[in-house]
Amino acid sequence: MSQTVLELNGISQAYGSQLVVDNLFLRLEKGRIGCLLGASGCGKTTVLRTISGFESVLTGDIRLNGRIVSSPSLTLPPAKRGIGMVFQDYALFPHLRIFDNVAFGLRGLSRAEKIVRVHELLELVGLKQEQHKYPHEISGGQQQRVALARALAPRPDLLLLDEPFSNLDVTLRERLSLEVRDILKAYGATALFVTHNQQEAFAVADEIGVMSAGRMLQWAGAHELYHQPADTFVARFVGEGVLLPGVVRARGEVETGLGVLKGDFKEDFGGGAAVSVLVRPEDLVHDDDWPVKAEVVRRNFRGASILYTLRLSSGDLVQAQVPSHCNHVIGERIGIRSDVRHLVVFPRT
Ligand SMILES: Nc1ncnc2c1ncn2[C@@H]1O[C@H](COP(=O)(O)OP(=O)(O)OP(=O)(O)O)[C@@H](O)[C@H]1O
Repeated sequence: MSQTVLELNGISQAYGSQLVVDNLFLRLEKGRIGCLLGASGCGKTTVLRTISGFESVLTGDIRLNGRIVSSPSLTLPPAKRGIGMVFQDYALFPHLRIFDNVAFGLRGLSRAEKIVRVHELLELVGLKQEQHKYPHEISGGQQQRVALARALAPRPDLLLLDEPFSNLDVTLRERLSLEVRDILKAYGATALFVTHNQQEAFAVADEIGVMSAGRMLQWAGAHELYHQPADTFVARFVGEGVLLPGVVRARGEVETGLGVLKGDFKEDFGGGAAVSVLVRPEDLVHDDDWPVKAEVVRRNFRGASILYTLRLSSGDLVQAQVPSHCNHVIGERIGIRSDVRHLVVFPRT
């Protein structure tokens, strides 16, 4: 049976009169990796600081393994929470060797036990060979893996990671984020990390919470967030594509600039209702035999594919992801066919 490690029940937090976390709920099961995803300033770090006990809550409570650690009348000190932290700047001790950095938080163990534990962790993050080096003698990616090993060493119930990859270059970021996921899974850790980078969230997390202005808009797996966004903010924030204006013709049918799109959608809009339909770039297929033509207004070459921004004859813009051997110039008219598998429809405001 699954066991809930972390629960946030309607927590709020403010700096002065500015509410930065607003009635936030979240539940993370043992062994799962969660992620808070949102633009800068939406309150992600404040939520982490509140979970770790550096901030208190104004409303609601935080439970770790069922025990209340924060409520308006209680803030258990950080050291008593059994939480490990990894920061974006690694925060390694520059004057300690890698071995001693990892051993730092291990209390109550004999020297022999410490050696076994540190070696186990360094093995896990693939850095046993580097144990005698100092932090400045290893790369940024390696330093972040040491920070991870150090945080895991005392066997925390929960690991919190604050923008753990943001100091690394793009290629390393991508590789390390996958490596970190493998390490956390191999260890069976329960972890919550924050990022503003959705590719990172997709690569690492089992569940992602999209935040805006201190609120949690949706908490779901990457597939669900992408294909069934809860509202237009999440639809725009996660992934690419457009919200195409349309009018409901009948149940499951919407008239748009791409023609009539058909498919089930949850909401029961009446005929004639003005709606927005989410159209992702992969929902459109380049097909010059198709009668619907659109004008190329922008192109973004991505190597394997080109993301075209196209103007329909209705004047609406859509985006299409097309294999990059289909090379078209701005101003050209190309055929596009919609291959929308399921309709995501919102009331148009
Ligand atoms: N110590 C503080 N005192 C006053 N206001 C603060 C403090 N820390 C953060 N804030 C404000 O609270 C809001 C949320 O900040 P927070 O750092 O939690 O956001 P974030 O989503 O983590 O942003 P980033 O991705 O830029 O780190 C912001 O408007 C920020 O300016």
